[in-house]
Order: sequence, then C-alpha cells, then structure tokens
Amino acid sequence: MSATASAATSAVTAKIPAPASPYQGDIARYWNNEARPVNLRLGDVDGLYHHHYGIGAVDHAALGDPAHSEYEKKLIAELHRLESAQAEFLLDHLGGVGADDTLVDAGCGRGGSMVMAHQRFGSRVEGVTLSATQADFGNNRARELRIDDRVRSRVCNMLDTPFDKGSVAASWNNESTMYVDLHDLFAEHSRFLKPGGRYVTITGCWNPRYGQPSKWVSQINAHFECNIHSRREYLRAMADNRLVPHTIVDLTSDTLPYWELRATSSLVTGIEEAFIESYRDGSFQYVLIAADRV
Ligand SMILES: C[S@@+](CC[C@H](N)C(=O)[O-])C[C@H]1O[C@@H](n2cnc3c(N)ncnc32)[C@H](O)[C@@H]1O
Ligand SMILES: CC(C)=CCC/C(C)=C/COP(=O)(O)OP(=O)(O)O
Ligand SMILES: [Mg+2]
Repeated sequence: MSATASAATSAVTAKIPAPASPYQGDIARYWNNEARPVNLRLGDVDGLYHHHYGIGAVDHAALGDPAHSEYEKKLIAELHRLESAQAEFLLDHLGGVGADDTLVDAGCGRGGSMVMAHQRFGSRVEGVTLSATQADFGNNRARELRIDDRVRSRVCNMLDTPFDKGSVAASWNNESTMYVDLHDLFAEHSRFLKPGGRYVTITGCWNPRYGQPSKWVSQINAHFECNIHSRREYLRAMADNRLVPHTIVDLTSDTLPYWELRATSSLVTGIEEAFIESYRDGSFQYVLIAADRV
C-alpha cells in the first residue's frame, strides 16, 4: 500500500469505532460484504434499499402471465412493493411524529426505512449500523435525494449510542433485534426516548407455544449469524425497561405470501424454505410490537 493510500485508509478507519465484541466484528464484516441481488435489484426499483421482508397480499393482476418476458421484472417490483408496505406499516405505529422531532433507526441497514420516515414526517432521522459500507450507502442515497441535512447514518453500536437522554421522539428496530441482547437494547432505547415516546419493532421471534427454537429457526440463525429471541423475551425485556406494549400484531400470515412468491423467483437465496416451513408449523412468528416509553 502506498503511503498516501495508507494515510487515507487510517483516516477513514480512525472514525470507525472498534467493535464492542468479536461477535459485533463478525456482524460488521457480514454486512460490509453483503451484496445480494435480492436486496440490490429490489432497491433499484425506486431507490429505497431494504434489508427486511414483505407483508400483504400479492397483486397477481399486476404480475400477469409468468410466461411473459417482463414477468421477472414485475415479480421484483412486486416483492419490493411488499417490503415497502412492511416499512409503511411500521411507520404507521410511530404515533404523532412532527417535523421538529428526531427519530432513531437502530440497525438501519442501507437506510430505506429512514428515507421513508423523513418523507412521511419531515423529521430528522438518525440511523446506526455496524457496517461502514451500509452507512456510506445510506449517506450517499440521502445526498442524492438532497436530504442529507436531515437523514444520517453512522457506524455505531445500537447498545451504546451518542443520543442524549430523553432526546428522541420515536425509535425502531426493523429486523435488527436478533443481533443483540434484548435487555441491553431496550435499556438503551429507554434512555434516549422521551417519556411518552414510542418504540416499534418488526421482528421474527420463536414461539414459546412451540416449546424451543425449531430446526428451521436454528437454520435461520446459522444463515444470518444471528440469535432469534422468543416472543416471551421481548415482552419481559420491554417490561423491565419502561417500555409498555400497546399494540402487538401477528404478521405471520401477512408475510407468507411474500415468501411464497420469493420462492418462485430467480433471486432465491436458499433460506426461503426455512421461513415458509417455520411460519407454517407455528414455531416462528413475524410480529410488530409498538410500545410507549413511560
Ligand atoms: C437485517 S438488517 C436490517 C436493516 C434495516 N433495519 C432495514 O429494515 O432495512 C440488520 C441490521 O442490523 C445492524 N446491526 C446488527 N447489530 C447491530 C448493533 N449492535 N448495532 C448497530 N447495528 C446493528 C446491521 O448492521 C444491519 O444493518
Ligand atoms: C426475520 C428475521 C429472522 C430476520 C433476520 C435478519 C435479516 C437478515 C433480515 C433480512 O435481511 P436481508 O434483506 O438482507 O435478507 P435477504 O437477503 O434474505 O433478503
Ligand atoms: Mg432482503
């Protein structure tokens, strides 16, 4: 490496905090290296890049004839529409957010939900991710949209953020809670949320009624290097951290059409069967939980 390149690299890395644990280093690496077509090609549809799944009924009329040359393109647009519908549903539960408020997206990925939140509420949106690649991607998109003064991603551990105590009107985790201890996570949201503020998560959780994590849940954990929690753990950790759920929605039947459609596409990644089978056998649930910070 040349002296100039080395200086430039260390200038960049100097701004990136060291991972808080070896596990967080693994997760940072995972997302820095992620470039799956199922995420990038869907994001290319309208410039909103998501790393979460979809909800709602498939619009078969819009998809048309599978034999048609444009079918795959329409299928990608349809999967993306369902993923954006999921983010809209999360934002529907943030409560009365205004343009003067600050929102926090914990585990923000490439920033699709942050852009949607800003476009809906006009508010400032702060995102944290372990991945420098994702933070750069989100900040570049915000710059292209000329909203970079209001929407910002940073490399930061969501368990230890720089946001002031009681400074945030609403915060969320969209499919990012399975990478952290829930007690630590909710203690941090509870710290930076204003009393009366709102917390929302959409997540996959194992179902205590099933008994223990099924083989499909274990397969999902291995695939993403994550640790899916049980529904019971969510409620207990919230209760212990002044987060009182006021809405819980079981989205399992609403997300199955997305998975069944995705399983027929050319963009399959191999994890489709585990989601479909675990949702069908009741061992895994897709839920939204919205809570008040009291
Ligand atoms: C599946 S992606 C979800 C991204 C985004 N919420 C979305 O809906 O598109 C999981 C995200 O969680 C982030 N993440 C995992 N552990 C984290 C931690 N301790 N602190 C901050 N971000 C974390 C990853 O960097 C990644 O961006
Ligand atoms: C509901 C659960 C358990 C989610 C685990 C977290 C996760 C990896 C979400 C989707 O990310 P992605 O959009 O990058 O995944 P994919 O490439 O499969 O679309
Ligand atoms: Mg995806």
